[in-house]
Amino acid sequence: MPQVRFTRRFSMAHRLLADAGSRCAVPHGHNEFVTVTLATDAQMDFGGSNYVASFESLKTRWHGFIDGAVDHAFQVGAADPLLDWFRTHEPQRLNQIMVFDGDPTTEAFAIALRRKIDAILTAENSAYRCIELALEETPTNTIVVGETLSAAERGWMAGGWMDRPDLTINDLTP
Ligand SMILES: Nc1nc2c(c(=O)[nH]1)N=C([C@H](O)[C@H](O)COP(=O)(O)OP(=O)(O)OP(=O)(O)O)CN2
Repeated sequence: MPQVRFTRRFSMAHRLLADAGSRCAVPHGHNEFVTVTLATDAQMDFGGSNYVASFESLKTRWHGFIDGAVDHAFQVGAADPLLDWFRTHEPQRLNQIMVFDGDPTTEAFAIALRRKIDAILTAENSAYRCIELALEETPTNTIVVGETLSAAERGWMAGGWMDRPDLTINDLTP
């Protein structure tokens, strides 16, 4: 059965603090693209619909997450003092703050997105599974997550926002 591949574009901002001397310690933004490749063991309905699932049924919830939660989110590490700044001064914007344990690198973000689409496909009882997720941070930097996540990649922040099939992007309490 042919694989299906979808791409979505969004804007984001982040800053990386582990390397204090890096220019990436200042908040900055990127216009990024996320591409997911989906595979299935099911057979298409030859002579009928000629597909296993419509594009719409496969991508509506996923793209709803990208458009409704990822686009224009600010990504921070849980220890970043800017998180407390938002908590204190602009709590109404916390739903646009994506929080990571550690720096919000493109690698961390790609693993988080992969776990989110896995959660969505599982919740939908989809016949498809994600076999690759590519996250283009800039035209010259792309992170690719393959078919199988390691135990460490699944265990990091386990049970948190990235494992829920919803629009959440942090685990902050109101
Ligand atoms: N391993 C990682 N390293 C860096 C990340 C990351 O997510 N993972 N991110 C950054 C910054 O976001 C930075 O904005 C991108 O860095 P850079 O490669 O310097 O971007 P350029 O557009 O300037 O790339 P060139 O192709 O070299 O012009 C830094 N590091």
